[in-house]
Amino acid sequence: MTRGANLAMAEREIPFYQPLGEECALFEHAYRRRLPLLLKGPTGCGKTRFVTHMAARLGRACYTVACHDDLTAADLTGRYLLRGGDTVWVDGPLTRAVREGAICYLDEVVEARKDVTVVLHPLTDDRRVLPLERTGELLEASEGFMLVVSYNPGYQNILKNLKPSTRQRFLALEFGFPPPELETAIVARESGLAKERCAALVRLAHRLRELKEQDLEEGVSTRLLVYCATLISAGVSPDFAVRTALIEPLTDDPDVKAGLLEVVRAAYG
Ligand SMILES: Nc1ncnc2c1ncn2[C@@H]1O[C@H](COP(=O)(O)OP(=O)(O)OP(=O)(O)O)[C@@H](O)[C@H]1O
Repeated sequence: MTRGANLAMAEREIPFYQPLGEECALFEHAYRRRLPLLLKGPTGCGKTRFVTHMAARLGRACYTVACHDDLTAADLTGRYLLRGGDTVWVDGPLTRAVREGAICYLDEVVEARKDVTVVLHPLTDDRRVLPLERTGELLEASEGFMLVVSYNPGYQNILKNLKPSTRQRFLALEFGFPPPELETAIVARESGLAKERCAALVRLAHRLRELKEQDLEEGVSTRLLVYCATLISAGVSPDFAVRTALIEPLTDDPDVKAGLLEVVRAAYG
């Protein structure tokens, strides 16, 4: 295979990620030194893309779990299931990652039930073990295993916070919305829309985000900007694309919506 073909294949396999700072080098240090990583930041700002990109760069599989308030330790570790009359043990995603040496990414980890932290603790200190009570195994994490978790401090409330004894087992990286030139590059690359048109959408997003503090739980995400640009690129009128991608998903409150539309009108005249 030619060098060009090799490069083309590598690019196909590694999801595009636009670095915002030194986070890629930091991830690699953490991976090599077997340190777990916590990503903090608003929804849709690139946390998941960062993890899948780094996993591909490091040649590791990546198992992502979106945590929710019904998620139990058994959903992560595994359970006995009936298969053709036999009871067989089936590994959950965390156990698979531990056995195979893959990256396990737990999105919105604060949502998970309390018993989940119990299985994470021995995995996130120098023991790197996963006790499987049901099978009586004590699994030692394989070489390439890494645990990455994320949470959105914006949704945080007093009941749903990580305990210091959990937080202080992780290195932590803070994510935010990218600066305008980088966000423009991301939106253009992801949507295929011309750069100048993406730059105008990014400027609009900045104005909409200024409203966030007063009226919205969270500002418009990079993800929504990509959706908006994708619609425009597909031929949807910019007005309708902005309304369906940048206004309606943010709020149901008619007054807040009117405020957002005012910002759009002021920006586009
Ligand atoms: N730095 C970036 N490089 C490339 N794409 C990005 C970047 N930041 C955001 N995106 C785009 O935004 C989309 C949403 O990002 P992603 O799914 O990683 O968000 P997230 O922070 O994990 O959100 P959530 O917390 O809701 O899971 C991506 O699919 C991608 O199109």
